[in-house]
Amino acid sequence: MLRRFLQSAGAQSWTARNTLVRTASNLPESTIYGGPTAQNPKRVTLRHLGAKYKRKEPISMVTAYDYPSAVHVDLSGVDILLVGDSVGMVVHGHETTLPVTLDDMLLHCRSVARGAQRPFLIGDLPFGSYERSPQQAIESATRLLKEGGMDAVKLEGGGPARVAAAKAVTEAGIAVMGHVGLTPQAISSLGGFRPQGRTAAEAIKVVQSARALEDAGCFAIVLECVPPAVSAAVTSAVSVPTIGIGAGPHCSGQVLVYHDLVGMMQHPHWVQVTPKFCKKYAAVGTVISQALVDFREEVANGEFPGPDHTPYTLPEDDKGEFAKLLQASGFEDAAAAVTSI
Ligand SMILES: Nc1nc(=O)c2c([nH]1)NC[C@@H]1CN(c3ccc(C(=O)N[C@@H](CCC(=O)O)C(=O)O)cc3)CN21
Ligand SMILES: CC(C)C(=O)C(=O)O
Ligand SMILES: [Mg+2]
Repeated sequence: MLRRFLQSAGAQSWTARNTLVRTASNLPESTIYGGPTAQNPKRVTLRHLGAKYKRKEPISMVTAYDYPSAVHVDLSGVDILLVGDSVGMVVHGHETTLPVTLDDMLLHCRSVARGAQRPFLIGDLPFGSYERSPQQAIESATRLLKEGGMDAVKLEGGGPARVAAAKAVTEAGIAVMGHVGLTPQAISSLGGFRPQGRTAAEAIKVVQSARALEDAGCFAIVLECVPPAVSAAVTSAVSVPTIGIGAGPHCSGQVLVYHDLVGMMQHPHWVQVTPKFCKKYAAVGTVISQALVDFREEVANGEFPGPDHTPYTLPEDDKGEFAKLLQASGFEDAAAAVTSI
């Protein structure tokens, strides 16, 4: 596997790397996951996820799109890292996920794969990369593993064509996560980011789609924006883990978008985009904004950089020599500037 090769080329143990990251970033011990044990693997695989599901332990999943966020997710001990096509909205500023291309996804997947060694890595197949035919789905999924360093792929929808795509990709030897309920790539036909399964007739369709995806070989299924009664029914009706987002507590696991959960965006535009089911576990956006304002003010008033952030020196002898050379070259003011400090 590409990731395994890259890791052995890196020749660093998990503990060594963990210590290195913690030391380099001044992270307190409490923010770091405890490290590998029997039930706490060095690297999460499908087998670990299946075992967790059998033990009825909730599975955690978070998105990440770049190297630094991937490192943080890795250190947190979260089971699954999803490189979501939500990247188009949270990172690229689009209104929907539709503009995201397979090449966009590959760039983000590669960055994430460099930063996250521990979680199981899933890449979203973006809009337009798998709908045309099962062959297209296999080709796109293959690229996410081969070039993007992912462990598995996710695709949206539970209609016959999507089920056929999921089956073809699974049969090509690639693990597939399904995704039903609100499928954001279908915004054109759904008419908005609307919750799904809100009538009995709609709710039974969600269950049937999930069952069809399970039959097609999906190893897990995302349930997005459905009432808790619907996710409870799906979770009971299928024998693979369900991962909920805006789907209440009766799922086998939960997923949130990284930027939502860390409270990254405090800008008014973002407040509209952050769905109401998101819980903010921090207010990172406020911290970032304050840091930037502090920097601007310190540059404006000359406080930055002080001696602590001015590390490079010219030996006194060279300083004198430098001033002389400047003078000899006709730079009198520059020579005075050198001798004045
Ligand atoms: N930042 C972010 N977080 C997400 O969870 C997320 C994304 N972006 N982008 C991709 C999809 C889109 N998601 C969304 C986006 C908006 C709503 C939302 O606001 N829904 C409203 C109804 C809006 C309508 O009717 O048009 C709601 O009341 O639930 C829900 C899910 C979930 N995903
Ligand atoms: C919200 C999750 C499930 C997703 O598909 C994404 O982040 O793109
Ligand atoms: Mg997605």
